[in-house]
Amino acid sequence: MKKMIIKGGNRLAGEVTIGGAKNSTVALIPAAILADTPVQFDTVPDILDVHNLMIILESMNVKSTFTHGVLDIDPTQIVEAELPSQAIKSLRASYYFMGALLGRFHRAVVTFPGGDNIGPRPIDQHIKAFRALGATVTEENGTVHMNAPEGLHGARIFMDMVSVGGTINAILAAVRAEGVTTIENAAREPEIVDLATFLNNMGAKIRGAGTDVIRITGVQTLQSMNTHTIIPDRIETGTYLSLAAAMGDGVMINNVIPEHMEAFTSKMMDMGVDLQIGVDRIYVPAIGQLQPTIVKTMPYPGFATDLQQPLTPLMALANGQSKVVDTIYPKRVKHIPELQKLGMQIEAGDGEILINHSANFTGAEVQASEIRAGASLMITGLMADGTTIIHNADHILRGYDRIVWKLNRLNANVAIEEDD
Ligand SMILES: CC(=O)N[C@H]1[C@@H](OP(=O)(O)OP(=O)(O)OC[C@H]2O[C@@H](n3ccc(=O)[nH]c3=O)[C@H](O)[C@@H]2O)O[C@H](CO)[C@@H](O)[C@@H]1O
Ligand SMILES: C=C(OP(=O)(O)O)C(=O)O
Repeated sequence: MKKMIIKGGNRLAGEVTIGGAKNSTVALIPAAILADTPVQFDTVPDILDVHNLMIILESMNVKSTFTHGVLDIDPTQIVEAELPSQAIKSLRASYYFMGALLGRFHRAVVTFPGGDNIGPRPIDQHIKAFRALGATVTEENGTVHMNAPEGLHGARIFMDMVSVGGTINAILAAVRAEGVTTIENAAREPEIVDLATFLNNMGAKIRGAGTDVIRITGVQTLQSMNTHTIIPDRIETGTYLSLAAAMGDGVMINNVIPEHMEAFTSKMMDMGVDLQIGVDRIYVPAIGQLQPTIVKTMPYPGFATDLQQPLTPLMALANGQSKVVDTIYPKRVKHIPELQKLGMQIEAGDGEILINHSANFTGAEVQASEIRAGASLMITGLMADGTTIIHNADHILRGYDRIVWKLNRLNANVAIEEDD
């Protein structure tokens, strides 16, 4: 495990460029094994999840190389193999190999995924989709066995709740299945549209991605003709928007799709941050007095659960009490005791998080229990006097592209070291 060391208090200024979306990338890489040709992705974030997915690909004899943000994957010599359980458990999205392997080989054996420690994360909707498409699915000692000896066939799948992972896994399994699949009550996240764009450019027939009804007509082959450029990361963008407002004297955030940020940027503007939103970048000026606000997390286009913690340090600067209600992950509260150690007036109430005005933060030793808890600690550490040490910083590195380099270019003083 690694630790992040932050010498806080520096005012931030300059420019930062957002990388490709983690939650697109971690679906696109498993999707690549559905192709009958090599594939290439551009603006790939340099994050631990990508390196662990490359280890999983390697175990199936799928060669990949990653240089300067370009990831080449050659799935043409793929073989069925036991997947490395350590890499599978290191990230949530390894569950996409269930749908992708089912789509490719009509069978798969995958251990339960890891990912962030944010409360229960069942995958019953994924399994419901695989069964609807004709697979038998059994679970034994944390390993899922899937089998469709006659191949997969199109089906109508109604998702009981809006699930990003369930929707993506259903697409991956259905894209080469025989016949037409309809996914109803589908998730509408931009990362799902990105995946559909990649697959459609290879010959898939996916219609309606970005709405709550997705129709897929199965095709026999997928062949890549061009490089797929991954959409910018909405959550990385929100994290930099928050830290730029909290500690910045003028920060330009480049490579942004502002339409993906509306729930977040409108909340910041309500608080009193005078964001200047361009076509593909957002300027964050130095702030004045901030108003408190209320955040309720929702599926897209609502306020993302992954952004409630990154906004918390900014809420603590507001002139009054702010409130967070996380309807997606009500138990996503592990950041609270750690932020208290840094001096934040924050507490868990009845199904809600209350954040009161906090005048001063002081550096301390804290633990990042998950990626976005880590992001809120990182921002607060940048605001604090003295040194903050964030243990378990690997959680942050799972999803923040070249974070030390990007922060230090903004005049922060941040380092990553091996932890004892
Ligand atoms: C790799 C990736 O893209 N991760 C994102 C994805 O996670 P993930 O895809 O795991 O999250 P889901 O959208 O599936 O989860 C949404 C809600 O549905 C519940 N649920 C989900 C599936 C299921 O079969 N049964 C069930 O009950 C979950 O417990 C949760 O309460 O979306 C989350 C919600 O926006 C984000 O926080 C994660 O960053
Ligand atoms: C919860 C998250 O990620 P994952 O689903 O990969 O654990 C996140 O990115 O905030």
